[in-house]
Amino acid sequence: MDLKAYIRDIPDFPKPGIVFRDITPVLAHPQGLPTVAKEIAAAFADQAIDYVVGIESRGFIIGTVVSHAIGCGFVPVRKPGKLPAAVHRVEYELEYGTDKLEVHQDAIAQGSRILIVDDIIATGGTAAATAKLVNLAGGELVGYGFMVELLALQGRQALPDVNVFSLITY
Ligand SMILES: O=P(O)(O)OC[C@H]1O[C@H](OP(=O)(O)OP(=O)(O)O)[C@H](O)[C@@H]1O
Ligand SMILES: Nc1ncnc2[nH]cnc12
Repeated sequence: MDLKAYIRDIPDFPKPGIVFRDITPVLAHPQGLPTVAKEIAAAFADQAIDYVVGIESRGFIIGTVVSHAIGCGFVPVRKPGKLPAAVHRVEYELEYGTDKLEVHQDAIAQGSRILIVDDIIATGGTAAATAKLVNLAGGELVGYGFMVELLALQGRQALPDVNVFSLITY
């Protein structure tokens, strides 16, 4: 399936000057998520991943299907104040603002092999912050899987030196 044909460009959302890459038509296609999951899982098939860490909220949609395809656990990284038990917290910058992310302190067994999954890497701020959370929680970051990469923003350069896989680039 040609996934890129199912991504819509929405100009000036959520702020003037941002071209929002809308993945909802991919989600609506019956082969959309299965294709994304299969391809990201295949890229890390020999990496003995213990957990996919997915980032709220679009990262939950992609990350859970990838964890199912790999056959590993899923750990949610959430926006502040949503996780009920003790958390690690980091602050980070978005393409269009700042935010904080949290993970449960006991979410990851020490030394577990982690794949971080999100729908899009733009500036890389969210993904870099998530790597810090994985570190704080005691995981070993193996790599990143993204559905979309916005190359002009050079987000990869903000990430630690691990395998970064993206399915669709702009
Ligand atoms: O590489 P970056 O510049 O950090 O941007 C990428 C992040 O931005 C979006 O999330 P957003 O915060 O808009 O939240 P959402 O998933 O809840 O829509 C997207 O889902 C990524 O998580
Ligand atoms: N341009 C963009 N389109 C969709 N999601 C995003 N997240 C950060 N930048 C984005």
